This record gives sequence, C-alpha cells and structure tokens, in this order.
Amino acid sequence: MPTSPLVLVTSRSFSSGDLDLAAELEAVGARMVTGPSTHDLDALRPLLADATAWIAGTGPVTAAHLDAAPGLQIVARYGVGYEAVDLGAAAARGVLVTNTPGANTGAVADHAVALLLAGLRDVPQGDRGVRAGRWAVQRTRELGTLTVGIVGLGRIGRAVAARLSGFGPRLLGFDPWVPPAELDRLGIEGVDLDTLAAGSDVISLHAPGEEVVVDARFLGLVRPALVLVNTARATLVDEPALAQALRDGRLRCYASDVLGSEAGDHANPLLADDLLDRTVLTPHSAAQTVQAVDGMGRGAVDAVLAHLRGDQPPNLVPLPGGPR
Ligand SMILES: NC(=O)C1=CN([C@@H]2O[C@H](COP(=O)(O)OP(=O)(O)OC[C@H]3O[C@@H](n4cnc5c(N)ncnc54)[C@H](O)[C@@H]3O)[C@@H](O)[C@H]2O)C=CC1
Ligand SMILES: O=C(O)C(=O)COP(=O)(O)O
Repeated sequence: MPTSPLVLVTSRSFSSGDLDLAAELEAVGARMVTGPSTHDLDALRPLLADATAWIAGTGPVTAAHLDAAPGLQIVARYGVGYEAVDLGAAAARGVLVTNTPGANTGAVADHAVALLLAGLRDVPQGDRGVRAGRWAVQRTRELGTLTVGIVGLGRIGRAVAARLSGFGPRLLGFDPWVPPAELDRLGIEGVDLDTLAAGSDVISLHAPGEEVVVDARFLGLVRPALVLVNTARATLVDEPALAQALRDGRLRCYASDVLGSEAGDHANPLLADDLLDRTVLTPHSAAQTVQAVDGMGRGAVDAVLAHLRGDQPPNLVPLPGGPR
C-alpha cells in the first residue's frame, strides 16, 4: 500500500448513517478528503491531484477528471448507476471502477411506490389545497384496477413489482435482457416497449440512464391518464418533450426523484409554475435511507480497502476491452 493514500469522497451522504467509515479508512492509514457531489472539475482538481481512490457520487467522472488524477487507481461508485462514469477513459488509464449493487434496492423501490401513489392519488395537490383552505377533490383511480408497466426488471424493478403485487394491478414489463419465462415467474407480462407505453396507466422507470426511453415518439403512444414515475435517471427522459406533453394533457403526471438539472438549478422545464399540479418531485432522495446509506458506504469502502490491501475489489464494473 502506498504511504498514506488519499481517498477522495464526493457522495452527499457518506458516513451519515450508523457506520463510522471515515474511521475505517483512517485505521489503514488512509487520509480522507471530501469534495462536491456535483463533481465540479475546478473544485476537485486540487483534491484529484493526490488521490489514490475516489468514492464517487452520482456526478460525472470524465476523462478530464481522470487526467487531473494521475495517481488514481480506483473509482468506487457510492451507489448503483455508473452511466456518468466514462468507462472507456477509466479502462484506458488502468483505473478500476466498482459500484454497490443491491445496497439501495429496498429504499428506491419503496420510494417509487411512494411517488406512484402520490401521483395517482393527488397527494401533493391535496396537501397544498388543505393548507390554502381548499377542500375540492378530483376523483382518482385505485391502483388495483390499473395496469402498471415497469421498464427495467433488474433489482429495483423486481422489488417494485413485488411491492405492487399486494395492490393487485396487472403488471407489464420491458427488459430486453430478462427472458419472458423469468418475467412470467414474477407475475409480469413481458411486452415490447411500444405495447407497454400504449397499455399502461402507470409506468415506472428502472433502467440505467444510458439512453433516452421516454422521447416524443413514446409520449405519442401513452394514455392521457398516465402517471409516469422515474426513480432511475433523468437521462431516460426527454425533459422538454415531457414538459410539453404534460402541458398538452397527453399524460397526467410525472412523479420523479431525478431531474436533468439537480442541486438548485431552477432552469429545468419541469419546474415551470404551470406544471406544479402535474409533477411530484423529490430531491434525488430515493436512496437516502439509513439502511441504504450504510449499504452504499459499506460497499464503496470495502472496495477501496480491498484494493489498498492488494485484493480484487468486489463488484467490479466490466470495463470496455477488459476480461469481465
Ligand atoms: N434515485 C436513486 O437514488 C437511485 C437510482 N438508481 C438508478 O436505478 C437504476 C436501476 O438500478 P438497479 O435495479 O439496482 O440496477 P440493475 O442493474 O439491477 O437493473 C437494471 C435493469 O435494467 C435493464 N435494462 C438495461 N437497459 C434497458 C433498457 N433500455 N430498457 C429496459 N431495461 C433495460 C437491465 O437488463 C437490468 O435488468 C440504476 O441504473 C440507477 O441509475 C439506483 C439507485 C438509486
Ligand atoms: O445508486 C445510485 O445510482 C443513486 O442514484 C444513489 O444516489 P445518492 O447516493 O442518493 O446520491
């Protein structure tokens, strides 16, 4: 192990759970520094210059970040999604990448159901109305009578399906990498994306944010009463097209934990005042439970400690051109 390796931490909630992870790093002689979770390159440059390991938040990890970190050996994503990490650039520089699969599955699945029900049953509108002295109600629909489409049937998508099965809706699913027989076993009808778009009253997104799924074409297929739930990534959605579709009444509600402009940028089209009653938004908080924060921290620190010991870290993300 190099003398006193520097571990850069840029996740919002590292060590805010019950574990003292900073102490675990210090116990092996590592020094820990923290940087902004936005991964602002200018702010990170002086910290990256000396870093051996980077416990990274959801911000971008680009070739420029890696070039600013000549001694960096491992990027341990604190969390699951790694679409913002330039894997090709990491591979080219011999930098390992890990993530923490499963650490926040329950937290995010719970949150998806919370957003789904809030959007379906007008919970935020009701709250605002009561506070303003308005007790007017709109009829809403019961989840058990509806069809829910789940895009992405990995850990979180399946956990959402399991939670929803208690409510009794029909479940449709789209995931090109899960065989139809496997979906059958989970009580989910496997369909193509267009069938899911046209046939669902609620759609919940659980695919990685590597490509746009909800684009203008998709929005042209959906039902006017649709509640669209996104606890995955903003990059799955064409946000300007979605804002326009909500405005035109082509779907009922967007309930989302993720926005293209996070951390206080009010320029996002979905934050327009006239869409207040058609959106339910949370601040990327789906994974922020005590259990998930500990799980993500545990996973990231275990990866860094294994690497510093000279062992293969758990949960290596396959890199382009690599063996896995
Ligand atoms: N809001 C938050 O705080 C959190 C968000 N996430 C996001 O949720 C995503 C899913 O997480 P997990 O279920 O743990 O990952 P996972 O890797 O277990 O599942 C992802 C599934 O999506 C499928 N998939 C890939 N491309 C697809 C496509 N184009 N259409 C449909 N399915 C596709 C894969 O085959 C896989 O089954 C993560 O990639 C991450 O971006 C994850 C945790 C916390
Ligand atoms: O696991 C993921 O991919 C997440 O999005 C978690 O994000 P967070 O650690 O809550 O900023």
